[in-house]
Amino acid sequence: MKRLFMIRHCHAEGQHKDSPLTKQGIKQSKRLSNFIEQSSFFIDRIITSPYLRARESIKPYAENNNLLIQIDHRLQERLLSEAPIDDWMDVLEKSFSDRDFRLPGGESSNDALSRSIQVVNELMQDESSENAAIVTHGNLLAILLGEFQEDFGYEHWKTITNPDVYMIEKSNAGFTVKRLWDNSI
Ligand SMILES: O=C(O)[C@H](O)COP(=O)(O)O
Repeated sequence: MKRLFMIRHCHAEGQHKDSPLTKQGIKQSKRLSNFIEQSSFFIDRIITSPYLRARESIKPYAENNNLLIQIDHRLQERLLSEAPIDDWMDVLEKSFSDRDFRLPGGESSNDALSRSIQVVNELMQDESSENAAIVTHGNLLAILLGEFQEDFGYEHWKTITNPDVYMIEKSNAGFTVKRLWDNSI
C-alpha cells in the first residue's frame, strides 16, 4: 500500500453503534463517493468500523466501484467511559495529554491506538493494494493521525468534520499527512 485514506463517517443520527446517517449524511456519502472518484487516487480496498454510520458512509463509493466493504472491530470508536459522563470534553482533552489515562471500563488513548494501529500496519504490508481506506470515528481518527503527525491532538480533534478525509502517504522520507476533504464540497 502506498496511500492510506483515513475517513470519518458522514453526519449521523447519534452515537449508538446502529445510528444511521441523517438525510444530510446520506447526501454527504454520495458527495464523498464523487469526491474520491474525482480525485487522482482509486481507492481499491476499504475497511470500516462495524458501526452503521461508518458502513453507510462508504457504501455509495463501494457500490459504484464494485468493492467489498470489510468490517473490522478494531476500528470502532474509542470507548471513553463505561458509564455516561457529563464532562466528556474535559476527559477527552486529558486523554490526549495523558495517553495512558483511563476511566473505569474505558480505553486510554494508547489502548485504542494499540488495537487500531494493527489494522493500519496490516494495510501497510498489503502489496496488492495501492490506495486503501479506513472509515472510522472522530476520536479514533485523531488518535491514529497522532501516529503520523506528532502534534495531532485535542485541538486538531475539534476541527475534524463529518465527513472528513485525510491521506497518509509513504515516501522515502517517511509519512506525510494531508487533509483532503473540503467542507464546501
Ligand atoms: O470523539 C468523537 O468525535 C466522538 O466519539 C464522536 O464519534 P463519531 O465520529 O462516531 O461521531
